[in-house]
Amino acid sequence: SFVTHVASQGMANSPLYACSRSVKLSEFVQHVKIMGADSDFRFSEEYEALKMVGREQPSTAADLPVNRGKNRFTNILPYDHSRVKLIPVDDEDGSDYINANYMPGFNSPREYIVTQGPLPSTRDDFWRMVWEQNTRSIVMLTRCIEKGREKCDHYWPIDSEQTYYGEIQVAVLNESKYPYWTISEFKVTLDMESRVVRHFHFTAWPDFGVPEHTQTLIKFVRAMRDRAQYSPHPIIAHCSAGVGRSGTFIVIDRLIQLIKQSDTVDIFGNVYEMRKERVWMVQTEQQYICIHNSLRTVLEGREDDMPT
Ligand SMILES: CNC(=O)[C@H](Cc1ccc(NS(=O)(=O)O)cc1)NC(=O)[C@H](Cc1ccc(O)cc1)NC(=O)OC(C)(C)C
Repeated sequence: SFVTHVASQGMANSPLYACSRSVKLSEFVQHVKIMGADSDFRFSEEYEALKMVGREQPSTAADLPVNRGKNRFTNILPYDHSRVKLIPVDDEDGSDYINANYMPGFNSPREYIVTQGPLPSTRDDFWRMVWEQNTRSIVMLTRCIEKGREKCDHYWPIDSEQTYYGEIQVAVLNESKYPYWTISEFKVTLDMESRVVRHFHFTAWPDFGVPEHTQTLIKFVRAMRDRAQYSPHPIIAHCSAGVGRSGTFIVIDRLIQLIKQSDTVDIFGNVYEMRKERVWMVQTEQQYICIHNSLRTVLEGREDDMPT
């Protein structure tokens, strides 16, 4: 197997092996079977090797007293080096801070911005970030309330009434509901300039878990990518903490584009690279396995086997 080969070649301790593990697409289905054998033993081993990646990096801005209340969770703080900075407001301390990091994608080094689900107290900052970063697509991977707990503020208008978030006005232009997601278009206005921002809201992804069918997630990724195409402006992706579901979604989006141009894939290396930018990207082993199963579904041509 791949793992046996690595061990036999003494590669397991090489620095390169520590951050990349390429697999030929022609061997990927067999690779997934080997990784899943013995109760996912090799998946567990590989996912464990990611545990400390990036963790030595500082998050000093997030820890400033003025910013602490802007973090939804105490243990999900953005690294300083990759954090998104808002245009400061006058001399207001902490006014450049938002819990968000730039994330590399298939097309560019800052293709995405990954952020937490806005809090009531940070929803205006969220819209400032949308405007300042010229974002035209927002991907939301959580419901606002899950199992009775608030996971994300309802940061957009409840109805078609135009609503102010700070100085930014948002109005819902249209909304298309599907079984597992909703796609809306918002008109976002500041001063005399208006833009259309698409909102892709996936509503069937349990926190810390995975969607019931990989096909559903793959179709959602394609629905987003078909509309977003390649935009020079960052796609904002968020869930509740902005690490587990957001990380899983981004890896699948990257892989679906990669396999059109490459005959090898390195999922470990993708997650490794993303964890250097934000903590816990792909937060559970099941999500790591879901990425593999999603790519396997695509490679085996089984995307249409289940209803969306
Ligand atoms: C396992 N749960 C967590 O780590 C969540 C943060 C989190 C991460 C990922 C996700 N899933 S998601 O990224 O897909 O939205 C949800 C929530 N953190 C909290 O609940 C932390 C506690 C915690 C848990 C685990 C840990 O190692 C350290 C501290 N609690 C916490 O921040 O409490 C507040 C909200 C009252 C300030």
